[in-house]
Amino acid sequence: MKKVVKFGGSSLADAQQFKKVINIIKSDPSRQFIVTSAPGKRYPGDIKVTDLLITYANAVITHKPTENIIDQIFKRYSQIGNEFNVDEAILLDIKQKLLKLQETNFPDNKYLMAAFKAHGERLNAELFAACLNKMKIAARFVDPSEAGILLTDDPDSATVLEKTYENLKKLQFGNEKLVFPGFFGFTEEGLLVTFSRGGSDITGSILARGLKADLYENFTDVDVIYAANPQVVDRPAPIEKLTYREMRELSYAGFTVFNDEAIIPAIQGKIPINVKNTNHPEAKGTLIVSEKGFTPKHKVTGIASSKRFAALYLHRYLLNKEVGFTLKILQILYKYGISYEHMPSGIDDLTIIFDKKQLTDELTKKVCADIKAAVHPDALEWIDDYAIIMVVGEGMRTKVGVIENIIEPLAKNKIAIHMINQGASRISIMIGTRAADADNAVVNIYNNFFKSEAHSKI
Ligand SMILES: Nc1ncnc2c1ncn2[C@@H]1O[C@H](COP(=O)(O)OP(=O)(O)O)[C@@H](O)[C@H]1O
Ligand SMILES: N[C@@H](CC(=O)OP(=O)(O)O)C(=O)O
Repeated sequence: MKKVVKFGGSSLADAQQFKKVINIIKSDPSRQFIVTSAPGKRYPGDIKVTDLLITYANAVITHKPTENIIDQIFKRYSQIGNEFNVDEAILLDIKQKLLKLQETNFPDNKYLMAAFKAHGERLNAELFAACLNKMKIAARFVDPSEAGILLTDDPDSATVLEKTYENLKKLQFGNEKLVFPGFFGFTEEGLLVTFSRGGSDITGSILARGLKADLYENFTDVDVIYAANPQVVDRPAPIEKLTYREMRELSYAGFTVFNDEAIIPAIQGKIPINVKNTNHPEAKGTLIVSEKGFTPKHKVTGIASSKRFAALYLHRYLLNKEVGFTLKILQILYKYGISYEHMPSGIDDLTIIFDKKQLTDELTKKVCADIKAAVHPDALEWIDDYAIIMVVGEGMRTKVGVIENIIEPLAKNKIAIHMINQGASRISIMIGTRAADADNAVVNIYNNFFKSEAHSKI
């Protein structure tokens, strides 16, 4: 049995969490390949080290003082290191690396930002390997360059190149634990780039495929994946098993517990994923697999929502007759390097939904002005507070009436629906609402499907 185990920021936030993680590793010898995130929040309101590093990078870019922020970051590591009595040289090295960052030249600020952010995981992986050694567990840090993790040249949203899997086959190791930093890799030209935020999950999945693991264990701070975000719905039902397809749709639409892109290498390598709790490792967690092996009890498996979207609504009579209308719009998006998420359309109407991450106010204005000039719409509206709700379940394939169960509670609660997309994926229904209505919509849809269920604890 060979396992890749990833520990998220909440699992490695301080020395106490490090100890729990070490016990988890000690309790199962097949947990040989370890992926670490940067130290996360220790308590609500705390700041993740990745965010501290972003502050540090911005201070360097804007020529502001950096001493305080470096101290704040270093303290996060030194507090852990001191608790484990790691050699002074290890902590000195961490301090040196943090200081050196501001003196390093980068091709531009995007690569600078990537390198700063990546230090969160790099330094944590080095420190974690040192702590394992201190506990007499043979372990070593493995840099993504040694593992051959090759990524596309997108400094803050890279994707993996196939060559990575060939490289991973050649990785040399013995019986020692290998500690890989999550979240980053290198381009073929040797530039450091990161995945999008939450991307350490992706590193774990890539390693699980490349190293042909039997299981990818993803340790976080919840016992299971729930049928709705527990920050939105009170004590939602636990999910014992999810299919890859369900998880991909749910994490895309707001189940941040597992990164949506991280599913893909696991699917390709047919690696089951087990999401588990570092604070309660004896709980079975949630298993993500290709087939559930049983008929789902519910019509839906989960309901997710995300407020990270914006939408452009266009109206023009006889849109359906006009050749090249969408082409002109897509050319404008291409010119500005913007991708769109969804494009539902009617006979005279078109809505284009965007992920706001890639937009600025200035860019939005330019895009709207160019589209107005190119296609002369009768109406153009920019909706900046757009949310997508995704109701997902393999059980939908065989059951009728799901759409009624979604629309009815929304209508009853006077929640306006801006868009419905059913059919593109046979296991999900996508609803567009205003961001302010999203949480309320999830609670009402959830209650309609699950309210009669007893909330068993796994
Ligand atoms: N459906 C869901 N089930 C469980 N947790 C969820 C769900 N949707 C969102 N979450 C949130 O995801 C969090 C865990 O993800 P994250 O903070 O990225 O953890 P980590 O620090 O391990 O990377 C949980 O604490 C929970 O608030
Ligand atoms: N530390 C990075 C990458 C990551 O995956 O973190 P976490 O495992 O804490 O979600 C981030 O905050 O985005």
